[in-house]
Amino acid sequence: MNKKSVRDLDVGDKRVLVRVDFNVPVKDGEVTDDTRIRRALPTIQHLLSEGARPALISHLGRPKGEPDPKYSMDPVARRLEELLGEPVKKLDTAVGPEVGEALEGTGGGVVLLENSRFYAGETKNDAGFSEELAGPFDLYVNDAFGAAHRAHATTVGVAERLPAAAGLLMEAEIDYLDGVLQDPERPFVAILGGVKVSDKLGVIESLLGVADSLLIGGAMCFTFFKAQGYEIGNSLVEEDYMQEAKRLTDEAGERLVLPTDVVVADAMEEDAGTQTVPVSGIPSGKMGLDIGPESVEVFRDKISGAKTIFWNGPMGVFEIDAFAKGTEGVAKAVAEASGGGATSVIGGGDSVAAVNKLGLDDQMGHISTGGGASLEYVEGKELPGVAVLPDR
Ligand SMILES: Nc1ncnc2c1ncn2[C@@H]1O[C@H](COP(=O)(O)OP(=O)(O)O)[C@@H](O)[C@H]1O
Ligand SMILES: O=C(OP(=O)(O)O)[C@H](O)COP(=O)(O)O
Repeated sequence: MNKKSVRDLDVGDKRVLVRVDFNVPVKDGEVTDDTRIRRALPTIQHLLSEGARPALISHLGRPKGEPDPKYSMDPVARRLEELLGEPVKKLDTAVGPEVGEALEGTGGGVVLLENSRFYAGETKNDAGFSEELAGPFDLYVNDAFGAAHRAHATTVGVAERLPAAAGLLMEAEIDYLDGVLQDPERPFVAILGGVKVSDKLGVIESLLGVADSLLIGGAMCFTFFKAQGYEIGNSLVEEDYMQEAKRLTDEAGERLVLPTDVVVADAMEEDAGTQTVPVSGIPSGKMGLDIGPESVEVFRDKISGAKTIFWNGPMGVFEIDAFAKGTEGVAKAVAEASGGGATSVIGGGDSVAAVNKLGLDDQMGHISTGGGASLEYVEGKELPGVAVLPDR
């Protein structure tokens, strides 16, 4: 990576604002997958060992620009403290005099600021909010690869206002993806799922330009089924994308692989009348919540022949056992192909959580902390959070 690194900065005794991606799954006040926290530790430890005074900032979930206790960073602070073995001083704010005061008071530990999306200025990359954020700091380090595709105040605005550099995780992620993408071994199979449908539908066309096959599961496939004229019941759909979905299906031909059967239910609950149906037979009133066993076999067949695999987004609502089999089947197929020598990259907070939950993480190639970010990078897009950092 040709961007300035945290290792190029003289950080001793400096107040350093570190953008991390601690957007982790949280259930009942506990972090259920701490991959993103663990992967940020090398940068934090580097800063501490050099005598810097780091304050970490991240978003968590998608609160609406105002404080929402459901998305507080408190559970993250507790887990970070356990993993780091150093005190973590969690503030209930991200800006204001408390931040400077907390930095004065740190003796070896770190400060964790409150959720950046509790402020409306964050997602708007507001100049005033960026100024406020930058105020108490001497330096800025961006280690949030998972949020590098967002042009927000904590990823772009602050980088324009402080001497800036990339963190160690950011560097490692970009270097790995560069290595894979320079000359990917073919067949290159991309697998797309998850629930961020409107975010990710836009990347499909570009992915079709890069990959030999694109397998689509998760909530994403229902927009394609509706575009083909199928009943999709109450499944998630992006009405605005229908025309585009039809065009892509026609143009991509066999390179676009959609499920042939799906698991449907009355609601997103364990015992909600689960049924497996062909995609042409989704009952009205039911929701598609996983890909079916026949689809898993079709996907497995493609995956087993691949030399490069890129996967973002679970195939179903894997958090509930009744809708986890599609994700499990695909994860096992990717693990087998990786064992057989294929290069595999699995990205995204929930996709990685799913792979960890299945205990398959050590059988995969590269576990990336970014889903949307790695997708956009694979597409060949410049990530705003990286572009803004100064070159070496
Ligand atoms: N058919 C579906 N309907 C609704 N939600 C789904 C469906 N398939 C997957 N999901 C949900 O998608 C979420 C993950 O989506 P996303 O954030 O796009 O993935 P990642 O974090 O890996 O990038 C999971 O919480 C999962 O429950
Ligand atoms: O979890 C994230 O993205 P991902 O689900 O694509 O991996 C990042 O933290 C970005 O979150 P956002 O998509 O709410 O901006």
